[in-house]
Amino acid sequence: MSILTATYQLYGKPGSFEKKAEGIALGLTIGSWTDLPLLEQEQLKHHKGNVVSVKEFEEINHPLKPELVKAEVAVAYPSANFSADLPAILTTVFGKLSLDGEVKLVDLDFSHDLLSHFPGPRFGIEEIRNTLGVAGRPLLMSIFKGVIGRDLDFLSAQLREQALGGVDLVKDDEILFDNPLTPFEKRITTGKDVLTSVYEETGHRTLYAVNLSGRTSELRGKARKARELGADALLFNVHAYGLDVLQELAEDDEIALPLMAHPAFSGAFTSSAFYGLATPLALGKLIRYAGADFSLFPSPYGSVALEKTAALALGKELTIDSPLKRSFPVPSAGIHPGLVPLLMADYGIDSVINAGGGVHGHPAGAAGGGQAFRQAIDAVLQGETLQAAGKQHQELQTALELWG
Ligand SMILES: CSCCC(=O)C(=O)COP(=O)(O)O
Ligand SMILES: [Mg+2]
Repeated sequence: MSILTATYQLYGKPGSFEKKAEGIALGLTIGSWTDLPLLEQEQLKHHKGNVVSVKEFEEINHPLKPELVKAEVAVAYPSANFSADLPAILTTVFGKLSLDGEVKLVDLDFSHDLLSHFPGPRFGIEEIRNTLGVAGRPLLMSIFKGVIGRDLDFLSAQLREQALGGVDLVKDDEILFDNPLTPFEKRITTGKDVLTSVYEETGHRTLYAVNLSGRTSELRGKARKARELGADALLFNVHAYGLDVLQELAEDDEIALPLMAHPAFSGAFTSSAFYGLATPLALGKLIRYAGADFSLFPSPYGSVALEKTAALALGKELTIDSPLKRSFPVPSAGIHPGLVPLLMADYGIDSVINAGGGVHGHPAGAAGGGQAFRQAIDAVLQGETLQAAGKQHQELQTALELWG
């Protein structure tokens, strides 16, 4: 029988956690707040959750209630209790419980059997590298900025500049939705024309991830149309829609496009130290299981920063050995060329360096901004300091003077 083990963080009085864990195991499976006299032994055996471990951290006190200590408890749930989909799984392990005081879902461990119901990325790191023809370095992505209220000519000019800077990918900003000035389908066809012409001029290939947006019922049709029109990839605000919607898109053979998961809205349920889901689970493991080829998240360094241990654990979830393909970690937000050595030290070459302001804010424009990033990446690969490389490359030098 396949099993799903959930690990929770709790605070409580020392010695109280066995009982709490047993309460969770029973309450989320066969139990209730009152005794159920008609429960049968057979039902108990096949459907009851079981406490797997209780770890009490005597030395870690609650920051506001020092009489309480931290604990992590693991509970195993029989898969007979739920269908093999994320809505059923999340409701089982953290449905009512998520509303019940200070409890945080830290991790989910899927048995091999259960994991086989999840697609993982359709392309993964290797196939995306093959499409781009890029090996041995992190990919570089830039983000359209200031496009709201502007027309397709503006979008085309901005895309061309970004591609000329040598970026591998350009994505829509997550706040650009379908609109009369730059409609979804036109963005795809116009973007394709621009990127084809830059490729013909320079031999450099850039892919464009268009924001798939709108009502949930429209998404499949729009994504299939995007493929027909020759889209390269889809950006998706997965946390506003739900993980299962991402999975549906990933599994659809008539879509079959790389999917880029944006972290928008996830802070609402990951940021608290006491509630919600742990970031590596929400933006790492589950995003990979549901089928994203790229997961964007705040790096530990930029304008919106994640705590470093969580940011590193997140990257690991996306790339650790598994029957599923690997997803690209995309540490983002406030990234400039001076941060490239830190990002490469943290995430290695199998990652994407992603910047909006750090590309467009360059005094030499987006083309200069992209080049500065590429020069920083090359410097790190050659074991050079950015300062030394800046002496050889004006674009990098300018970026370092501006942002450090
Ligand atoms: C964690 S946000 C993901 C990246 C993103 O969408 C963005 O707009 C970042 O822009 P920036 O100018 O901060 O690079
Ligand atoms: Mg953005």
